[in-house]
Amino acid sequence: LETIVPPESAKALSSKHDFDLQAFKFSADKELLREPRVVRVGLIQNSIALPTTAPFSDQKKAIFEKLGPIIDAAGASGVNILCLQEAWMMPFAFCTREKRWCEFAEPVNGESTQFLQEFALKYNMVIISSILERDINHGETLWNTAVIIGNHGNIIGKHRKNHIPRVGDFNESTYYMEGNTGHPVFETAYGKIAVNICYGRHHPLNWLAFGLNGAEIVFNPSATVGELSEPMWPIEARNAAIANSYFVGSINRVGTEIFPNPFTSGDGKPPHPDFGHFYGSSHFSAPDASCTPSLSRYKDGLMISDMDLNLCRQLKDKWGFRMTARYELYADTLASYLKPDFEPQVISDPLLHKKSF
Ligand SMILES: NC(=O)NCCC(=O)O
Repeated sequence: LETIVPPESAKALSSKHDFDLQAFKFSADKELLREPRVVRVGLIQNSIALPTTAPFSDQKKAIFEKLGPIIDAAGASGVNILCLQEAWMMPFAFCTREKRWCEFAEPVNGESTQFLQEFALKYNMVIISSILERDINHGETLWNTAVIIGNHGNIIGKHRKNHIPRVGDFNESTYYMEGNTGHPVFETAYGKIAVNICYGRHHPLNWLAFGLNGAEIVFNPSATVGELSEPMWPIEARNAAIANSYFVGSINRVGTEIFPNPFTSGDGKPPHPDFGHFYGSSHFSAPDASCTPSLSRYKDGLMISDMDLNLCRQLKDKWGFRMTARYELYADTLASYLKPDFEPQVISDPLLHKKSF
């Protein structure tokens, strides 16, 4: 891909605050009847800022302070849509199963949203903020939620994580349930966007549903560790972008977060105080199978890319994946699979079960 040179002010922020800064441009054909629809999109990955033993309010404040200059760099670079990592406002404490970490949860219009609303307004930027949500109106229940903040600082809406992991130390099901918001696409000033939160990236139907609702960019704010998922990381998002004719922005946090009390996850491993290494490596994938390089495995970072959203339809016209998809076949298969008396459609070789003499 062509590289973009970020403005000096953004470069100065990246050297002063020691974060990785990379910028690229996806190419698309010039069309005869439509003007290009180029948007500049940013992804931020970061480590936590204080040890997990620090007072919770200090931990959150320190993360805000760390993110400020990175968001400023995005603003100075003219980013139109910015997405942060999963549960960016807290350590990813869901390995521990300890309930004390629930205190980090906030309502959709809570302090993290208010913090970002100011940047959205200042930089005329849409911001996607993935938080631990406390739903006050429904018995103070918890959710893993992405809040979509519009470029006027308004709250456009929210989406709750559809698929909750039950793998390795990802004991998230102790904290929140599967989301109840479906597969919303948010029409913003800069295009139609959706959010497939972390573990949802292993579910092709989840990607598909955002595509069916018309998403042009799907963000995948994540928190995942090297030992578990690193070999899959560059493949799944790229495949989703190709299969669904949209852009994907993948974000993973960085660093190793040590918790006060060692925990186990019923897999025979001795008690340990950390998840392992969150490997960063945030990047973009495009519907034409191109992708950017990845941000650092170790450092905070801002990845920027220009993308012409016309590329989505250009790929639909070229490959016809939507037209050839045969959704009715799959609707029938899924409907029958959901019935309790479902029988798999298997035709066995009649000779297989014959007694030999
Ligand atoms: N946060 C989260 O859902 N992580 C699950 C692990 C993975 O999907 O790699």
